[in-house]
Amino acid sequence: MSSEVYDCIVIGAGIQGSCTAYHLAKNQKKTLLLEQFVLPHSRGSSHGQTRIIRKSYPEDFYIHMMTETYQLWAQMEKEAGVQLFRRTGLLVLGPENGDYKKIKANLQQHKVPIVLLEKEEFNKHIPNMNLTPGDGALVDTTAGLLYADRALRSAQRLFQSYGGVIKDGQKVTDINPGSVVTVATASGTYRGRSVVITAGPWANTLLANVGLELPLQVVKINVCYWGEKVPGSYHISRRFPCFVQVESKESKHHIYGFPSNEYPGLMKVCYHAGSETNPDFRDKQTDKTDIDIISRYIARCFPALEPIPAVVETCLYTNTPDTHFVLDRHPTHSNIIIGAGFSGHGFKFGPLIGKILYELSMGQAPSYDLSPFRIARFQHRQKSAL
Ligand SMILES: Cc1cc2nc3c(=O)[nH]c(=O)nc-3n(C[C@H](O)[C@H](O)[C@H](O)COP(=O)(O)OP(=O)(O)OC[C@H]3O[C@@H](n4cnc5c(N)ncnc54)[C@H](O)[C@@H]3O)c2cc1C
Ligand SMILES: O=C(O)[C@@H]1CCCC=N1
Repeated sequence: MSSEVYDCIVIGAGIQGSCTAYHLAKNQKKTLLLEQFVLPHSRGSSHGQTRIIRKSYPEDFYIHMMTETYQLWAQMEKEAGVQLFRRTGLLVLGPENGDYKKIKANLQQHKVPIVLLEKEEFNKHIPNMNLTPGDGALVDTTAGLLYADRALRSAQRLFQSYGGVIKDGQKVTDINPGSVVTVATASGTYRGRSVVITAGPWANTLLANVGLELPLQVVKINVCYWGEKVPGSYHISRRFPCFVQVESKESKHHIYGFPSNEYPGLMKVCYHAGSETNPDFRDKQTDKTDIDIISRYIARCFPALEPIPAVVETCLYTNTPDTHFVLDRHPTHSNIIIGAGFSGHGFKFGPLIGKILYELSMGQAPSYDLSPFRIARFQHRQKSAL
């Protein structure tokens, strides 16, 4: 074991761990970022070309957090000298009385600039799309997409430029709590005054080493790309926005998509649910129920797309029962910090999550009220061995 003691060891180099490491190193903390796979990899939740960024949430606390998050992304873009955000607007659709109504009211209350689209003028603004009778439609004009792979790489590069150390291809196999925490991998043992666990779908595997089990469900998401019948019909250059259909005839879960841009002639449209999986054995699963749901939705609402996917990739969600994140200290080891359960919507918050986990790891008061994200909210279901 080396005699070196890090201020913090971050376990897991997805977007949350990489952004946490970035904040730590930027604040002159001696930091080690450990990753089980050789980087870059596509086995967790943070790979792929794009993610939606939006203030369109029914909850106040997410809208509130997004204000600073946009600023932090802009700051990271400036430091990295790379474009990470593209404003496309976000079209939000759904039955007038459901979650759509809550999102609309929340955006209006927080004075987020939106455009309400009446059905008569819908196709003037959004061509090649059928608005479902009874659905409301609005555009959150501040929203857009994040270039995810670039953002992840930028966070890691900036971390290194501030003096941080990344050791990839090193799976953490044991964590020994104490005032100095010991972290073991097959290649070495490392010591840190604090540890941040941001292990995505593997969170519970790691937490078992420190006597904790959270109610997390790992879900496999089929990332589907659909061919444009006329290439360019939904292209980003024609200002087609990102969209979220919050509920639909086909499903109570969101269906969401991006303007075509990533692969020529293909538009990415996904379903916000999937089947439960084991992150190490997900490749054997062949459940296509979700793809059938998107297919039916596309046939009905996107007449200029082929309703059979041309490309299907995979990605993982790690869901909590209430879909809110876990951002907290370990209940008995206060220098072990947990960032988990990002429930398929955590990427956009990356730099803010990183800042919050940095604050917790340094024993500082967090900048935000973390009560929605506390472990204690699961008390009745937690199988803690503490
Ligand atoms: C298809 C899809 C679409 C999405 N769309 C959006 C969107 O539009 N907007 C949005 O905001 N969010 C979106 N999300 C959610 C977002 O991408 C995730 O919330 C986020 O990437 C989670 O990041 P993470 O760092 O927690 O997890 P991960 O990226 O999985 O990172 C965890 C890392 O920990 C490593 N690790 C695990 N165990 C160990 C160990 N023992 N030792 C060392 N390393 C370990 C893993 O290898 C991995 O690299 C989407 C997710 C998916 C899958
Ligand atoms: O977080 C997001 O914006 C996307 C789209 C809605 C469902 C989940 N992820």
